[in-house]
Amino acid sequence: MSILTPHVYWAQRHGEIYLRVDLSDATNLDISLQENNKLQFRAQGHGAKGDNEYVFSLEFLQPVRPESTQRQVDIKIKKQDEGWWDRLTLQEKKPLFLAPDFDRWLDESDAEMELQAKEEEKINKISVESRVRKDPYLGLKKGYLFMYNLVQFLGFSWIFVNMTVRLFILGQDSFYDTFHTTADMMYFCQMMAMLEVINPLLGLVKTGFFPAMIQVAGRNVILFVIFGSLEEMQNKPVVFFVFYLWSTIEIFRYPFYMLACIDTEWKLLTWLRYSLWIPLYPLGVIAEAVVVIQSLPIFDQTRLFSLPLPAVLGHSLSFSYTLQLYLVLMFLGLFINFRHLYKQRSRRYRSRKKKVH
Ligand SMILES: CCCCCCCCCCCCC[C@@H](O)CC(=O)SCCNC(=O)CCNC(=O)[C@H](O)C(C)(C)COP(=O)(O)OP(=O)(O)OC[C@H]1O[C@@H](n2cnc3c(N)ncnc32)[C@H](O)[C@@H]1OP(=O)(O)O
Repeated sequence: MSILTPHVYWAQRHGEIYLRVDLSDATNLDISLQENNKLQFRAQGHGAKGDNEYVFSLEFLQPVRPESTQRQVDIKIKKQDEGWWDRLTLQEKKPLFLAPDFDRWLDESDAEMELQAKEEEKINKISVESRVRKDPYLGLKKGYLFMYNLVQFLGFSWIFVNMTVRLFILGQDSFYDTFHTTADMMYFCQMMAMLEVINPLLGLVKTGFFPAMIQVAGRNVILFVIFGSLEEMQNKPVVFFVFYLWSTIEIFRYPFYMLACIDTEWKLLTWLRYSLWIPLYPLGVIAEAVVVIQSLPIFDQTRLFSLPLPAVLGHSLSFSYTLQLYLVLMFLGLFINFRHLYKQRSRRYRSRKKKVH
């Protein structure tokens, strides 16, 4: 048996060298990495010249680590320092038996991209793992939010469809009994909506507490304090406009949240959720302001919720004064929430643009 040199194919990454020795049925493998960065290979096997003993040695261009691994005749050598080598060996002239391993070959930039992809995968894995580890109730929370949004969506859809159908059938006459046909459902949805103030406090959603509180408190004043307590207000056409504006946004907002709970997004729905408020919010505040203004003389006449005063100051202080102060607060609330919604919209579209590039 004569001693021959096998064909050796090589490729590199920033951290490793891959050597593939073209030998089958290799036995008596003796591979050693010496102090001087020299790899000695000796084995018996079937190569280009049939069954023989094959030997080669390579002195690497730069230092490699001693813990380099070898699996059969696929050898993986760890580079001591990460980096790209111009060639494999210290000697400039390539040994005749050595050739690039094109199955594994990557040029420097491709290898860098592979490295980055691996890093990103590692980071993603860690963040997913830590999220799962950090929040064992994530599924429960999402389930609760999904159900909450579904119930609200169904409630507001019922109101919206009911009002639309009645508008088509009865025309303007439908304005006058909106309250009697939809108030029960609106009460239910608005009572449920109190959870929207509690959810951010419990850390279930990223909503700011203050914008949610303004939203819920504002609607509560209109629905429970004015419509709920003054029968005279219940058959006014303004009820129609207030309920229609409220439900128009909600039939898009709640399904948007439902999809968010299952990590899904429909672009059109997202756009509607983050755009419809631009005309609807000011219109809603104007309609609510009309409600407040129309209720002032009724509160003055009925003295409902009026504040008893000592005899020297008069009989009592009408609730209409509180509502006049509330009118001012409403426009402050409009300003705060308009700004909040504008920020939410910009954040949503800014972060989506970043993801695309
Ligand atoms: C200083 C004065 C105090 C006195 C108070 C009294 C004054 C009151 C005056 C107020 C006037 C109110 C007028 C109003 O009633 C008129 C109308 O409503 S007209 C109709 C149009 N209206 C609207 O468009 C408003 C609709 N409402 C809202 O948008 C919200 O209620 C609001 C709190 C204003 C904003 O919502 P939010 O802050 O939650 O923004 P996002 O939707 O972007 O959500 C942020 C992230 O949280 C996730 N999230 C939120 N809720 C849920 C949920 N239920 N389920 C699942 N996930 C949820 C959402 O997905 C976002 O996550 P990410 O950032 O990851 O996308």
